[in-house]
Amino acid sequence: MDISGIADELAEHGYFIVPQFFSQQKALQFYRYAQSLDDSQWQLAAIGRQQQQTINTNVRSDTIHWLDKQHGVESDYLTHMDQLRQGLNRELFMGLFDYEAHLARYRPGAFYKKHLDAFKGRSNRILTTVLYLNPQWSKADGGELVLYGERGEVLTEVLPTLGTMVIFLSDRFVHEVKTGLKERFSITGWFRLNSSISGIIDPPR
Ligand SMILES: O=C(O)CCC(=O)C(=O)O
Ligand SMILES: [Fe+2]
Repeated sequence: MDISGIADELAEHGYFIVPQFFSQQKALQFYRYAQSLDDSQWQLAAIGRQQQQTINTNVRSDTIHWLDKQHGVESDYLTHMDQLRQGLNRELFMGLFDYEAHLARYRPGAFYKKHLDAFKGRSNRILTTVLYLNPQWSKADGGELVLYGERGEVLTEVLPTLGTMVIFLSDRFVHEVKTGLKERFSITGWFRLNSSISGIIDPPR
């Protein structure tokens, strides 16, 4: 899928699912890397903003690992996403300034209840991206991402299969991760506006 195709879909619907964003080989490389991290490299994720950040495992029970430009495989992912960022800016004049991303690991039974990734005018997170990294995944395994529309209707349910990428406007779509039967890996990230321009500081990590 070319970037202008992604841009068109985003402009029209506000979300888009790209079944093979990365080659199988590249996606497998990210998967193997996620698997290679040991427990000390995964942390419980916080919810809420700034001073209100708390760990609440009733809302989400995944663990995360923030990506860093210093590391080869992580930097490779960030570089690809920076190309997407530049392409989207060219096509849609979105003024996306930077990108932050973390690996996420959902153990069997883990979930992330309905939430928004950003609140209108109160965050510089503009676009959410989620890349899934699971070579074997079927409907019976659960773990779907569900995106909801304005009236609470289900817009789409996405299985977290290797190489699938979902992109959506961070402040527009309530979404959740259903519990799954198997361990589920993904890379979630956010394209952001420049916080020094918008005057809003994003949550500290
Ligand atoms: O893994 C997913 O499908 C979505 C994760 C998510 O909603 C988040 O990390 O904010
Ligand atoms: Fe989310």
